[in-house]
Amino acid sequence: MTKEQWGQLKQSLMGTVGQSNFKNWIDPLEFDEIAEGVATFTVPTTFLGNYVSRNFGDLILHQLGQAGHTVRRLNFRVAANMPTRPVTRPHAVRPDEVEAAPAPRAADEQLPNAPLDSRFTFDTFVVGKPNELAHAAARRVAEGGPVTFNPLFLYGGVGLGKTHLMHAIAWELQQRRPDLNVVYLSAEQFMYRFVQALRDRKMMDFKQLFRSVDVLMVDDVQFIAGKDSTQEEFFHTFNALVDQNKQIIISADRAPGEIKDMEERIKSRLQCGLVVDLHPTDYELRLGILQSKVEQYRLQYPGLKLESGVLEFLAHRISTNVRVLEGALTRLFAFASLVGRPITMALTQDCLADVLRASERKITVEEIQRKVSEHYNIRLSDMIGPKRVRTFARPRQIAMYLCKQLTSRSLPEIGRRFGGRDHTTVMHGVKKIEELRATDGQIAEDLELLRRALEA
Ligand SMILES: Nc1ncnc2c1ncn2[C@@H]1O[C@H](COP(=O)(O)OP(=O)(O)OP(=O)(O)O)[C@@H](O)[C@H]1O
Repeated sequence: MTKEQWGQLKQSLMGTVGQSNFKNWIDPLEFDEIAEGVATFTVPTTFLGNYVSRNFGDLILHQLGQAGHTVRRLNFRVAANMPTRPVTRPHAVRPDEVEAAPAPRAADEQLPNAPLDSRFTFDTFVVGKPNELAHAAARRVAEGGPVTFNPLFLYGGVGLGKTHLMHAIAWELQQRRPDLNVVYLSAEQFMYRFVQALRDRKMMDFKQLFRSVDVLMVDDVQFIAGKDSTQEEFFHTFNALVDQNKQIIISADRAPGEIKDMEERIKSRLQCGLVVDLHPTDYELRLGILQSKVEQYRLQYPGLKLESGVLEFLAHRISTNVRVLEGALTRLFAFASLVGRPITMALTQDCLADVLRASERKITVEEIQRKVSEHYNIRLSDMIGPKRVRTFARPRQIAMYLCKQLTSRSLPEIGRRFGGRDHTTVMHGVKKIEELRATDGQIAEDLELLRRALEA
């Protein structure tokens, strides 16, 4: 297709998408080429490419097909030498800014640029039992309606989707409420900006900037624990925004109350909205994520065959975190396509031998009993023995709970290893700890610490 032909095709798109959409989104696309079924366009910003792909991708593909071009996929690349609008703000690139960028305000230039990952949207986030509450809360905030819970505090272990959800909220808000000033940054970047402002004696500008946002999203807030002056400033920013009824969304690797070296008043402020956690993935969620990734890979590697059972095998064997799971699948597809072989179970075991070995380490009942008794400073014999005083009974129940969670042992088997107890005793213990985990911060923290130590 020539550039002229694209020009004509573009005009016909105007009729379908309307003038305003055309001006903002379609007109800035510069056609480069069609090669091997991929139509490539140069775009001024990643955001624009991402937006067009999500909202007009199918339409463009359809029109190209109608015009006789066989195109499977669209590719948008940002050319370095293209006259591009300086993306000075990490927050909403408003549709009206794309076409004619207003000169950035001096203050805006100071804001840290935390780009959003175009893959991290609600569309690509797979919902399962472990993350459904976090997802629902994120969705609610992303609607941009009246602020109902402030802040929204998302927490969970490594690679469970906190950043993904934060970015998804930001993307969604950009679309639904382009009028809002949405700022997303990591706590580290917040600190960096703060220190820079102090150094340059520009604290007033800093304060003004952060108090002028409508939605503030701070990722990995545990980073500022122990950094007193940054915490202080964060606290003031936080309060100022809450007072103005501006939405705040925070993420961390643990619950607010469990962040060590964080001032009590901040912890308590962080808990006064909605606190939701992303639980470790379960088999169904892992399988769902793999299936959704495979759909994306099918476009990238058309014709690559995937033997049934492979995804189930991976979901079962790789339970560390989603990042590792994704990495394994990426490697598998790349490898299979390079060697030109279908993805069979044998190829999977061969290609992912190291990842599978790493996740192979089975946690044993004995290890759990040992770790838990060390943690609570009781003797192993008391953990397994008959004494029913709370000092021994609670750690025993915790160990039973962890055995149920982290090993594949059945309840009767676990009972046998705990001094020949009945399976109903184990069941009662597991249930008790499940209840306490939700209501007792200390127990929840202990469980998390123990789990990490055992899985390390
Ligand atoms: N439910 C999910 N659906 C689809 N992808 C997911 C899901 N959960 C996590 N991921 C993917 O897993 C990877 C890690 O997620 P993310 O970076 O959001 O984790 P995190 O919780 O912020 O981790 P960290 O504590 O390391 O910052 C990302 O590529 C993300 O897209």
